[in-house]
Amino acid sequence: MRFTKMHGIGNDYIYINCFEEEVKEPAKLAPRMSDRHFGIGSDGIILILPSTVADCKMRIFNADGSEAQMCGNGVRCVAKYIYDHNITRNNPLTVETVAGIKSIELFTDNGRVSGAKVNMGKPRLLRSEIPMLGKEIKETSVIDELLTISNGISWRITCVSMGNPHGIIFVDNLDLVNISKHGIEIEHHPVFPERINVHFVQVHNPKEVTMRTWERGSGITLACGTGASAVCVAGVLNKKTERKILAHLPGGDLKLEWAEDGNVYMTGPAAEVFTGEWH
Ligand SMILES: N[C@H](CCC[C@H](N)C(=O)O)C(=O)O
Repeated sequence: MRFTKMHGIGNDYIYINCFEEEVKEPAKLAPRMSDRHFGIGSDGIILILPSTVADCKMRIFNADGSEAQMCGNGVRCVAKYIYDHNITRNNPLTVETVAGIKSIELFTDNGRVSGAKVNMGKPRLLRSEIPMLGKEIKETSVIDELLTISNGISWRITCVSMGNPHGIIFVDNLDLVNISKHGIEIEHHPVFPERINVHFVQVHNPKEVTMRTWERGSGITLACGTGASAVCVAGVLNKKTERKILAHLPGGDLKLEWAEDGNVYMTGPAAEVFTGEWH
């Protein structure tokens, strides 16, 4: 089976063109392909499929085989793939995802896509939409709430769904956070019935942040597009940042805007690295 290796600022996935290939059990295939020693190595796999309502359909499976609703860095690469490989020449184009149809504006360089601006849709803020358990009298959002881990450590967390769940924690100094230790504890906290992606954020000024991510189902990644979108929303909700920010992630930068129309727009690069044959 042929595959294409792509990344969005270092958040790397294996892309399979299911206009030409058939993948029977992606949840089992993802961990095998994603293994960085016994497989190809990636943060997961992404299937590119025909769609009756958009230019294509995307399904994303994390490195542990769990399927996610959406992938920001991934959808920029899907857009690049279907444009560069002539599945469509629309610009903007649309990608059907579990989190809804996304509209994507392409930036090209000598006729090939170098980056994209994605309408990530509207954030969901209600506790039940994250989803997050917890007693509450009425449906409320989760802003700057105390989350206590079983070992007694507690964090102030803001939760935002971009179709997939995100927990955002603002810290004064990212260098002091042990993300491997705390990320997994928060990901698997019983209050999150579908687990959660975890982002630690240092705010430099109202227009600029640095973030580090522990992803649900993949662990530490170099970037998270849905996560950066959620960070943009959380910054506004906590009155720490403006609606338009620059986010520095370990793998590179993303521009985010929670626009007045209620949608979050994410702008960033997309790269194709190599193609191969999986036996
Ligand atoms: N681990 C995520 C899916 C990948 C999202 C991320 N890689 C992005 O760029 O948005 C989840 O389980 O919700």
